[in-house]
Amino acid sequence: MNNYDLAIIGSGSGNTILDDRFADKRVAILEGGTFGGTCLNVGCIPTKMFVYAAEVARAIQHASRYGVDAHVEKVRWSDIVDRVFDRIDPISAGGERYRRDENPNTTLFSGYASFVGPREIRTGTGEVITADQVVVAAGSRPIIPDEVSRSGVPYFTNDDIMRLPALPEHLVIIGSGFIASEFAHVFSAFGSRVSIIGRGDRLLRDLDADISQQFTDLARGKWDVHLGNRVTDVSGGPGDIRVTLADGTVIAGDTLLVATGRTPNGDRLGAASAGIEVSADGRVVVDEFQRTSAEGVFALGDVSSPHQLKHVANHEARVVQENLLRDAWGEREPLVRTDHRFVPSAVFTDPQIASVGMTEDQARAQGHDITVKVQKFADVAYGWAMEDDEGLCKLIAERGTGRLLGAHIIGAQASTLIQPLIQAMSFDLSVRDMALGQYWIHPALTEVVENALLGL
Ligand SMILES: Cc1cc2nc3c(=O)[nH]c(=O)nc-3n(C[C@H](O)[C@H](O)[C@H](O)COP(=O)(O)OP(=O)(O)OC[C@H]3O[C@@H](n4cnc5c(N)ncnc54)[C@H](O)[C@@H]3O)c2cc1C
Ligand SMILES: NC(=O)c1ccc[n+]([C@@H]2O[C@H](COP(=O)([O-])OP(=O)(O)OC[C@H]3O[C@@H](n4cnc5c(N)ncnc54)[C@H](O)[C@@H]3O)[C@@H](O)[C@H]2O)c1
Repeated sequence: MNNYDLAIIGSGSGNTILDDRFADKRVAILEGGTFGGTCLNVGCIPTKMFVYAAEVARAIQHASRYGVDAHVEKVRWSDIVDRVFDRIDPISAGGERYRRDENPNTTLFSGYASFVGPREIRTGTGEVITADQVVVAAGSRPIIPDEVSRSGVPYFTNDDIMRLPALPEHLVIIGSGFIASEFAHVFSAFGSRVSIIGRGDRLLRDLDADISQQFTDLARGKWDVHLGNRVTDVSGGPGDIRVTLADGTVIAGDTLLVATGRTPNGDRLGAASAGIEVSADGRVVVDEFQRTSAEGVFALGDVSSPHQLKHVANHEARVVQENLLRDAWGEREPLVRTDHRFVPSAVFTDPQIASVGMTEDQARAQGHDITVKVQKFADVAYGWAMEDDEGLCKLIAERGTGRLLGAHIIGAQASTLIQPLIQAMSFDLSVRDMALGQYWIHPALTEVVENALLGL
């Protein structure tokens, strides 16, 4: 049986571990799907390339407000798809070629791996290997509700919706979270009619209530939104989909997108045979050093993390990278710890949304004595110039300490505007120091953050 110094299951964030310090190690990389993982192939990167094109279309659709008459003559869907994947597919293929043919210390096994014993892995390509250390970076997969899977009706997920042969006339989306909100924006900007179905009373309901309410109100003006309702039946066939809701509403469309969450792949790894604990929801259990319950085995990213986000997977990969090079199960040297204190996220929908820290409800539930400021984009010079009537910056701080507990922004460039607030929370900068201890460029949109801080 072939033994390796290190085996890495999953070529997404797992593939980033191997820097020069691993050059003298024999490494096995095991990848069952497309090389490069979710973010590159079917996640962050292609979706944002579609989002960028959608923003161009939206800017044109709203141009007349500013005295610039323009219209979208045609959306060349197949050219949009080609622009995205003609750039992405070669990156995946090049990464795979490098690991397979050009990197002498790595062996790539292109199959779905599973453990058959402690650090003993069936490669899915007809071999069993052992490794001194193992990294499980096997990601997550879409959850498909029973009503959809048992219907036999064709549906799409993020895995294939971006390669549709033609733009849908009417896209029906089940789910109301990140993926639903981003694709609703993309397809509606390109001219598809969009229906979106959620169980809760707001879209993106895990976000701060004011932000998700604002998003839901705006969405109702653009999309056909069905909330507080359950899917009871899915019927029809290719190009003719009918989704029936608990209240009897029937939504008919030509294309169905399922975006009802993603489940970690921990249930598909034969983890028990390797002594790796997996939680009831399929997550590989790790400690603050990314160690699993099995000696020599680390895990990172969607398969084990409470946050299914690429910047979190990257951070955890850096922690694993360091700890692989230390005596991780001995007591001889300190290990690097994962920092999940202030994990931000952004939804690249319309308008953009970004968040870090606690929502107002969470802060109150945890008993903090808080002060809250909601600042409209329209109240600062650049927002006024844009005639913005959508954007809000909501900050939550603790009285007494002046510490920021949460920041939530909906509006243009929210994912960029939030960064100084993430920095302040991460480095424990008080609201007062942050507001008054630096210049804020006038009349930049960042003044909405400055004014919100001053307001606190
Ligand atoms: C549509 C979409 C958009 C997203 N947009 C963003 C965004 O804008 N920003 C953001 O921060 N996050 C975003 N995410 C989340 C982000 O993509 C993930 O959090 C991140 O890619 C997880 O990385 P990972 O390395 O844990 O898993 P992955 O990148 O999924 O890698 C896991 C790999 O393991 C392989 N694998 C699984 N099981 C096995 C096995 N048994 N044997 C061998 N190989 C196996 C898989 O094929 C896969 O290639 C998005 C996700 C989706 C779905
Ligand atoms: N911009 C980003 O960072 C980004 C973009 C896309 C995805 N992601 C990551 O991927 C993860 C998965 O995305 P997602 O949108 O699938 O999950 P999500 O958890 O964001 O949203 C899933 C939604 O589907 C709803 N739902 C579940 N079952 C349902 C059912 N049977 N009928 C109707 N609604 C149902 C849930 O209530 C929830 O609102 C996200 O949590 C996020 O971490 C990140």
